[in-house]
Amino acid sequence: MPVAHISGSAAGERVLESAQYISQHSKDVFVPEEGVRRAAQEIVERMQSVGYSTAEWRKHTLNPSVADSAAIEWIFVVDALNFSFWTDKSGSPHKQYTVTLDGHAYRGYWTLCAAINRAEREGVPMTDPAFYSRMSLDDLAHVFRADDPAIQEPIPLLARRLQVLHEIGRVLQDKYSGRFANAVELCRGSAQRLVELVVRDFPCFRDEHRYGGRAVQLYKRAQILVADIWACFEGKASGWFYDIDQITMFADYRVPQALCHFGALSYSPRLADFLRRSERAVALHGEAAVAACPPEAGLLPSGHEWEVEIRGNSIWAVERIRQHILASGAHVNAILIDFYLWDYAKEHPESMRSVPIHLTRSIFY
Ligand SMILES: Nc1nc2c(c(CN[C@H]3C=C[C@H](O)[C@@H]3O)cn2[C@@H]2O[C@H](COP(=O)(O)O)[C@@H](O)[C@H]2O)c(=O)[nH]1
Repeated sequence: MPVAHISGSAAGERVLESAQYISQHSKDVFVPEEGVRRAAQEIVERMQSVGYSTAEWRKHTLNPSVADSAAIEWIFVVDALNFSFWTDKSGSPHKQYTVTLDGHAYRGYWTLCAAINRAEREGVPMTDPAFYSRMSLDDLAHVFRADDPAIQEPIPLLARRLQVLHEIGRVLQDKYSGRFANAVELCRGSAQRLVELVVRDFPCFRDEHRYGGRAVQLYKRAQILVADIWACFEGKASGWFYDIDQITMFADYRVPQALCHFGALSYSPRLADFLRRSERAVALHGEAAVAACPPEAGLLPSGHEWEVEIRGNSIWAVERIRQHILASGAHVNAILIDFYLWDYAKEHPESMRSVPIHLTRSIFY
């Protein structure tokens, strides 16, 4: 099916318009202009001092080291499963779900990459849709097993991850001869067309919600899928997209923490109080017990207006930071600002501790 017929404004424009709308109507999350200005200055200085660029992407040990079609299939599976790694054991790392590879114990998002790489080494073809579209729950539990038997906690949302693999594997075989590289080729260098194709053909990427009486699109995983391909290929060959700068920040639960740390995002007292209470309750009583509580004392349900406000304002804050950096004469896009903030949060966990994350179980981020 030709991609060109996809109608409506480009996905990235719809995400940015949604983010601006959310920010304009938010009651509990704000993008302080003074914080944005300070954050822009600090971020661009830090990025320039380390020469932050797409080259960082392949430096991550677990990311593909070669930019080829196998890397595209790896990125597709990883970003289809790139969601919900937070745990109620964060306070006690020795019990937290970890995957050890080459002697290094990975947590959070990196457990996903480590598990996929470990499986591939064991001859489990986790980037082959003919295989993963027919996996059983036991097969997947083995792929995502914690190597330390003392760790009872499985990777969150295991059954949902299996559903995602079955869905994307079936569509990829039916429509793109089993290769996501074919879908990339069809979009002829347009990042927006590729995001549109992904949210049209792969329902698990449809990160769409209702807020303030209308539909809003956040498309976090569809956009980071395109961004990871762009970064892996350093903007060349299959990673060349003439409209890559229209991709926005990826609305997850980690970058908002970094944005708050830099002062570019802030929460109302009642929201900040809720987030702290929710985090404390989950650490003390465990997720299952807290999930059974009424919303005002429990987790933040997917689609809740506070969740949408945190995610939408995070996108808008990065856009404002990007505009400030552009005005200063430097060139950077929302992807590199996002990657920088995410890496910063992971490299400075102690700085992040004072800012709570929002605890929502979702397959969207
Ligand atoms: N906004 C944004 N969200 C990102 C990423 C990544 C991984 N990308 C890196 C890999 C190669 C590139 O160089 C990127 O640096 C994962 N996530 C999200 O974070 C959360 C996991 O957090 P934790 O539980 O602490 O590991 C979860 O929602 C996951 O979906 C990103 O880059 N940006």
